[in-house]
Amino acid sequence: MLDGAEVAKHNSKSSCWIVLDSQVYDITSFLAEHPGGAAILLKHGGADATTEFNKYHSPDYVNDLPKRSHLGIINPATLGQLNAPKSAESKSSASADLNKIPHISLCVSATDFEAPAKAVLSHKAWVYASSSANTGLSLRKNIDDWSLINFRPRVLRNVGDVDMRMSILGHLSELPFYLSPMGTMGMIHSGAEPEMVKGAVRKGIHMVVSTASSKTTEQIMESCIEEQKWLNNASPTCLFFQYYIPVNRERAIALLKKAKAAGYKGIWITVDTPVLGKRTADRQLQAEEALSVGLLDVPPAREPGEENAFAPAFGGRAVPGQLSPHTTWGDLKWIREEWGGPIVLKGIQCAEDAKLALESGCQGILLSNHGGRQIHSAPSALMTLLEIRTYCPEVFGELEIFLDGGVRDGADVLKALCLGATAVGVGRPYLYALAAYGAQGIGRCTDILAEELATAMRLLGITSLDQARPDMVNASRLINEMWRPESPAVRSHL
Ligand code: HEM
Ligand SMILES: Cc1cc2nc3c(=O)[nH]c(=O)nc-3n(C[C@H](O)[C@H](O)[C@H](O)COP(=O)(O)O)c2cc1C
Repeated sequence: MLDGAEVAKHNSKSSCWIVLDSQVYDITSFLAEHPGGAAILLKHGGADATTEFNKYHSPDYVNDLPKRSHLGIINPATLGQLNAPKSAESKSSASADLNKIPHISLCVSATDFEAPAKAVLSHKAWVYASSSANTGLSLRKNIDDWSLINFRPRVLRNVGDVDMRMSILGHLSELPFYLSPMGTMGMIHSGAEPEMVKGAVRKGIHMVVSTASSKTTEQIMESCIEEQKWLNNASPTCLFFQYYIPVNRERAIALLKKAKAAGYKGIWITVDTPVLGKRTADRQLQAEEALSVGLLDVPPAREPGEENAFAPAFGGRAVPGQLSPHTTWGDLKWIREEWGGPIVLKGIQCAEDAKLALESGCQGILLSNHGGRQIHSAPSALMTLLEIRTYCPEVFGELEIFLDGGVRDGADVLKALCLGATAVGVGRPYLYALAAYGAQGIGRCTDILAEELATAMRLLGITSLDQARPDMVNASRLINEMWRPESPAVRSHL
């Protein structure tokens, strides 16, 4: 057993100890290895880092420290002798000044959650959530392209009752949209992913859970089962697992087995991240943090394309054991064999890859550019959808086609469905709603999108989603901008 006073002495680059869940660790040699940077660890030198750690990581991350790092247990009577974390950001939704945020009833559009979220989130969390790649072009395109499609409404139809239910990979959902996977919800709300799940279950919509979650795969599923029980199993919600393929094959297989054993209904393999996009705002913040603890000699980020140069959720530092840039279509074979259930490829961005996904035996594709966080000047998901309609329409009917990116209105969901999508993913609006209002925010955001969808259906002249058809929208402006093969010869290869 170690005394707090002894632990407190080790608070520098030359000797850095921290306390996590009453256990003391010597992390001196890990400082340079930590993908989140040395700065945050040094800020917690000689201190209890548990609260901060839980915001970012699931408890099993501790197992990645070398065994010899574990020094013993902290003497509980001496906890008061530990250092206070250096300028750790205390602002979180749990401690937020609730007077700063408007009453939830004042949020009437999905975009209304953004300002309250900014008010309650720490600067670091805000940057993490709102940032995008390079100069932000991909993110802007995601938002703007929805406005290039108009409806062609029909009138004088009986639209008294509308049915918005939709099946996703054979699982009924009350609505044709779901919660997109987003990592590290612990820094967004103290309830983290389980709080998000609670909101989803109450509304009967599905959720895709990120590999980079701050709770374990099992804890998140457990929270779903608990909430279901509380509602007498009346909610159709189920959880899917977003899969970042770890570089190490044993780890990769173990993760699939874990998700399967926990009861996830399908995997959504993220394929648009062979390396992390350039998250400009995160980079800026990392540099500021390093300077604030005197780390002027931070090593440069690894070169893109280098093995392990990938951080799933954050701003571009090397993460040992995460996705390899060497992953190929061939890897789908062993994944299919190990998983044995439905597979969706997340991050398809052109017609050729949609066709390959079909030929590779997948059940679905998600047209996505990662919320504008990966490649600079990406096509919006809508643009990719139009490309598929034009160049490989055979994919419709064979694969379930999902879209995400920039969906901020229930009517936009309907545009995608008219053009053949099965369902649509929503990311940041849910993140912001969670930050400011927890599970209640998730519920409110869902209600807002659902009401807008129902209204749009009625005004378009339909009462169920299977009546949504391509001729109900005018996509000519976007089609004008669509990629065209340079010659018919190229086209014949598509
Ligand atoms: C105990 C062993 C630890 C391990 C093995 C570890 C591992 C990692 C890994 C793999 C990442 C990359 C992103 C991800 O996979 O989520 C990361 C990022 C991060 N970690 Fe840790 N970590 C540890 C301890 C801590 C502690 C104690 C804190 C806070 C006090 C912390 C704060 C962070 C932050 C803030 C990031 C994101 C960094 C950024 O992009 O700015 N970690 N860590
Ligand atoms: C803060 C944040 C974290 C994300 N984390 C992940 C992740 O862990 N895995 C993943 O496949 N996609 C991740 N994404 C991408 C989302 O799943 C989704 O593609 C995107 O957010 C949709 O765009 P929208 O935010 O405009 O709705 C993340 C997006 C954000 C904003």
